[in-house]
Amino acid sequence: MSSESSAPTGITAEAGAHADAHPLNVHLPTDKELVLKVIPMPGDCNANGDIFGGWVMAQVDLAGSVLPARYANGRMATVAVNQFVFKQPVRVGDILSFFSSVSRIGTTSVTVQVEVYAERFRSQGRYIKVTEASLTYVAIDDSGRPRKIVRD
Ligand SMILES: CCCCCCCCCCCCCCCC(=O)SCCNC(=O)CCNC(=O)[C@H](O)C(C)(C)COP(=O)(O)OP(=O)(O)OC[C@H]1O[C@@H](n2cnc3c(N)ncnc32)[C@H](O)[C@@H]1OP(=O)(O)O
Repeated sequence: MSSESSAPTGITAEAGAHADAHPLNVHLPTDKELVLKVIPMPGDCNANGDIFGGWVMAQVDLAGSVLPARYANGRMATVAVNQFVFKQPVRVGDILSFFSSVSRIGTTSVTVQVEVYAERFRSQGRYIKVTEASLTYVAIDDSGRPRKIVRD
């Protein structure tokens, strides 16, 4: 992740101004695209009162599908979650920003890296990296079989 960041389109540059105020505060990535923003609600909590990891995984699966969809041109399926790290808990009301980049384009598959940053509800403009993951998506035909990706 770049430590010298100007914020991507749609994201305030305030992160940079506050990034050193707390050891957990970080700059947003400049080498990834913002693909999803969402706010978890109380119904998404686990028994500890933090956001359930499975809910986060579902959002990451959706966010991760955005860039591969540009290559798949049709149906696709997640074939693998290669890596998934919950670095910090997610809380109710966090404003979550999902950033993604393509790391590999194969014959039928596209692999992406996804990073999730939280703005605590009362500390907007200060970002904490809460999750990072790598997922692989496969373009599939009408029968659910892998289909070749057409590259420009
Ligand atoms: C009109 C248009 C509508 C569009 C609509 C849009 C909807 C917009 C929302 C989209 C939202 C999507 C995001 C939610 C997506 C799900 O929730 S999908 C549900 C969960 N996933 C599944 O149920 C998939 C179940 N698995 C399968 O059906 C089969 O394994 C698959 C995926 C068809 C692959 O079949 P396969 O015979 O295993 O394929 P195989 O030839 O061995 O490998 C295919 C590719 O996968 C790679 N691969 C296989 N295993 C692995 C592994 N373990 N690790 C890494 N890579 C692997 C291979 O390397 C290969 O890549 P390439 O080298 O060809 O690039």
